[in-house]
Amino acid sequence: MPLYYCVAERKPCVRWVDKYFKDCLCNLRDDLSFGFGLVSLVCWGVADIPQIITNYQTKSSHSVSLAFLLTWVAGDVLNLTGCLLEPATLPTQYYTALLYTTSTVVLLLQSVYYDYFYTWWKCGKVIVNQAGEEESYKKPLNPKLADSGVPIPSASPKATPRREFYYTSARSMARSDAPPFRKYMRVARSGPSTVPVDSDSSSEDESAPVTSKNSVTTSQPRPIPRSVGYGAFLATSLNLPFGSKGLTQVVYMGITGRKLLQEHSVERSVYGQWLGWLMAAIYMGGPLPQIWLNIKRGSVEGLNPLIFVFALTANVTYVASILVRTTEWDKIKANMPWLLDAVVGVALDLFIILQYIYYRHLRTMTRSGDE
Ligand SMILES: NC(=[NH2+])NCCC[C@H](N)C(=O)O
Repeated sequence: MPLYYCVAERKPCVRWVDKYFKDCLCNLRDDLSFGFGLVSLVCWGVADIPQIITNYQTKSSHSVSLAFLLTWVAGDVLNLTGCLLEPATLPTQYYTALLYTTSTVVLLLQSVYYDYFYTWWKCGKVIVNQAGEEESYKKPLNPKLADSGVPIPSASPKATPRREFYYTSARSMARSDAPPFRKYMRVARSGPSTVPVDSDSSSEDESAPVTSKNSVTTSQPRPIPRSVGYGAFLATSLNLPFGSKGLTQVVYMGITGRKLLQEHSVERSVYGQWLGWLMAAIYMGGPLPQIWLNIKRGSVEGLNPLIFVFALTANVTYVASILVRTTEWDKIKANMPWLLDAVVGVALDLFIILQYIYYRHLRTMTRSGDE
């Protein structure tokens, strides 16, 4: 027995769509709209995968802006809740949101891992190796002759603790190829090795206390790493639904009672609208940090263009799925935040793809032409 029946068309809804998506397809328009919705769902479902693979291969994610991923995740949480509360949204919109939230959270966690934990871990290894090298460097080649050297008067460590530290580090640094403290963080954040580290004029970096080239200021308070800020932001965003077992409830409601939830209150739709507009505002600003990062690095190295090709296709089919279903102003009006965000999303995705073509091909061509 079908759960729903198309009254206008006097026929039952398509069974599997009804069963799994709680959506009723009555006519060709509905079929087309659902088809577009599915394409959008699949595209968003796979969009992040190429970048996840690229990060894995390069063991780095410095080409992806963390701010960009964070705005996506923040927008996704609002999107999910907004879809639950606003009846004008389609079931495919809700499932799409569920899918890309998951994949973007995976990409975000991977990026944080490679840019911070992996780099720290690797750098820690380098320092340990250096310490080992230093020990062997201090050992005299011929232990017997060691005693016959002219003794260097050693200053009391209490009297000049800083100077001693200075001598030690200067000596080891002079012999070492390892970047000074915090340098490796800059490389990870600001781009590939093609950008000279010292010319990196990241405004965020400028705000950090600069360690003078000639001295080591040990008494300076250490700046809080940006990762901590991101971490706190992420934790807060994720905590919102988790706080009241919300995420599990959100998923559960989506599968069983999205319709029920939407039907039972007009007030909820108002909240849905507010969440929708907030989501649109956040999403529309999302790609800007990525665009800026590409300009700052003057390169798109490490960035997989497929993420934006899929996003563009997904946004286009998303708009189509809404507009093909109905042209009734009431429905379109209620869906306005989602429509507007997807249309702006198309423009921004296109911009990033053009940036990619420019940095990858056009600039390389003009450079090789100059030579
Ligand atoms: N985590 C995601 N992939 N979120 C999707 C963001 C969708 C939004 N329309 C945009 O293109 O920016």
